[in-house]
Formats: sequence, structure tokens, C-alpha cells
Amino acid sequence: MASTETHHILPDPEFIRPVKLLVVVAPYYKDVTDLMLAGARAKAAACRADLEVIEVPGALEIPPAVAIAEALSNFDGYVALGCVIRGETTHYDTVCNDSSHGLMLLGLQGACIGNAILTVENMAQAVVRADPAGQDKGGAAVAAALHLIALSRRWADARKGIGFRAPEGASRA
Ligand SMILES: Nc1c(NC[C@H](O)[C@H](O)[C@H](O)CO)[nH]c(=O)[nH]c1=O
Ligand SMILES: CC(=O)[C@@H](O)COP(=O)(O)O
Repeated sequence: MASTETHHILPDPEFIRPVKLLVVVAPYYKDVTDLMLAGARAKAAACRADLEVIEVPGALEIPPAVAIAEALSNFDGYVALGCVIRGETTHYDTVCNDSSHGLMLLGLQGACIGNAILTVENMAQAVVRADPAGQDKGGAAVAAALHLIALSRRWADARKGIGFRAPEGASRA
């Protein structure tokens, strides 16, 4: 008669790979991105994720930096930190639309990206959203990237049968 015993399969420690995140910061408004970086670091520490931080001149350079890293390095995911404040011309629209659209295109190709490029009317709006004690958009972007990484690993490992090892003698569930 078939055993009715339930075998609890355990995550195999060798398959719990630490997460490597690349944080791409555009310090066009450094006081704002410093706040978001503090929130990002706190969230990453709480989730035991490793962070590497690089800077680019502005928000328009964030998607290309992510694309280069995705092509040439081995990060599990990316966090975009930037702040775009409307000026006198339509350049605001270009910077906002092209930076967010660029990240979305990379995401649709499988890059795990949390986007905290703030697009605001003034500095007061930016600070409220950047402050870890406020809306903590930097921490939220880390959480978003980690969520996508978890999904990616869940389905990749399932496809390869990786991640779980039944106890000795147990039949694989
Ligand atoms: N106005 C803002 C910019 N503008 C700069 C562009 O992002 C870009 O670096 C430049 O056009 C050179 O390619 N960047 C921000 O991050 N925030 C702004 O408010
Ligand atoms: C978001 C921008 O590109 C903006 O800061 C540029 O200011 P302006 O439109 O006054 O040239």
C-alpha cells in the first residue's frame, strides 16, 4: 500500500543564492537621491541583499547603464534612483518619458528593475517621496526589484528542478 507519510522537502542551502542588486543613481538632485539611497540600503539590509552603487549624470543615462550591466555583468536586478523636476521647457517630458520607457523596455526583456525615478513639479514633492520616513520610494524600488527576482528564480528553478532536496529515502514530490 502506498505510504501516506508526507515528506517535507527542505530548501537546499546551496540553492539559496544571495541577491546582487545594482543601484544606478542619477544625482542630478543629490539631496533627494541621497535620501532614496538611504532607504534603498535599509531595505536591502533588511532583506539581506547585496548592493553595488554606481552614478550616472542624469535620469536619461539610467536605462543605458542598466542595459550595459545586464549585457556585461551578472546582477540579479536593478534599482533606478533619480529625480526629475519640471523646468521651463518641454525637456521635462522627454527626460521623464524616455527614462521610464527605457526601463520598461528592459523589464519586458526580463531585467528585474525597481524604478524610483521621481517625476515631480517641485523640490517639496520630491523630498516627501524620497524620505525613508516619508514615502520611501527608494526602499519601495528595492522591494519591487526583489519581488521580480523572486518570481524569476521561482520559475527558473522549477524548470530545472532546482532548489529543493527531499530527505533521504523520500520520493520526490
Ligand atoms: N533636468 C533633469 C535631468 N536632465 C539631464 C538628463 O537626464 C541627461 O543627463 C542629459 O540630457 C544628458 O544626456 N536629469 C535628471 O535626472 N533630472 C532632471 O531634472
Ligand atoms: C527636467 C529638465 O530637463 C529640466 O530641469 C530642464 O529645465 P528647463 O526645461 O528649464 O530647461
